[in-house]
Amino acid sequence: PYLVPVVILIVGPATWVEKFPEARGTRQSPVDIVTSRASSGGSAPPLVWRYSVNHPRSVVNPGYCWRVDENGYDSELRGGPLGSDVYKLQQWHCHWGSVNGEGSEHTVDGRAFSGELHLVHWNTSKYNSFTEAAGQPDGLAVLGVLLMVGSKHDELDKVVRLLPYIQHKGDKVTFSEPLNPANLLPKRIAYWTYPGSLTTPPCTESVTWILFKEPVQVSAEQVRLNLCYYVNGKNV
Ligand SMILES: COc1ccc(/C(C)=C/C(=O)O)cc1
Ligand SMILES: [Zn+2]
Repeated sequence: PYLVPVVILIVGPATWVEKFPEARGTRQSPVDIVTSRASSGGSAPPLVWRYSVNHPRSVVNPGYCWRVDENGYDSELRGGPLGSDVYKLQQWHCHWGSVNGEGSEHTVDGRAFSGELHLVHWNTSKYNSFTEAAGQPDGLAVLGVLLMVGSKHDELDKVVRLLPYIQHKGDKVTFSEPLNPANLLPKRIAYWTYPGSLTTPPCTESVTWILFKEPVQVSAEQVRLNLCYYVNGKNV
């Protein structure tokens, strides 16, 4: 009998612990939200946000999704689980799957969604830079928006239509079309919150997660465009 060499290449989350020890921690994200075990928010103050609209933004292909950098323009996120600290939007990015109906990072009662938007904010009350804050347990606050297939999302389309220009890792395109990140959020702002981590390396346990309960609709074509440029962009 012939001995056939079998090489099993293991990449992805299972290998992250080797290079990123934080991935071995006790507050790792993403998680499955078990709704029956979620406690009510009690008397938390309202979560409030304000974003600048008319400033140039850049869309970047970092190699595993697309990311919009806010380029330091002013914004604020405060209240809810964030105590008295004020956070500032640094960037927002999207996670998509290779199959429709999969691809979100978080799941709800075991159900995955077609994608998940992350708006990444850092604590400007306590830290001097995003990089510094990203290493602190109360350094980051990420608004998570679950995406499901339905009607076209006009605000998100301002980015999706640019994806053909950033098909490969490292590609970047700058746009000045007015865009309000608040329009990416669901109408109902009920949310789950828990202390967690970055969901990609370095998996640092520095994130207060705020995941909105109501999914936001994107069109099947918008999912396809993400998948198309996601796959052709050699992001997989
Ligand atoms: C300082 O290095 C960083 C690397 C990644 C990230 C994020 C925001 C990862 C993620 O979205 O999972 C932040 C900082
Ligand atoms: Zn993310």
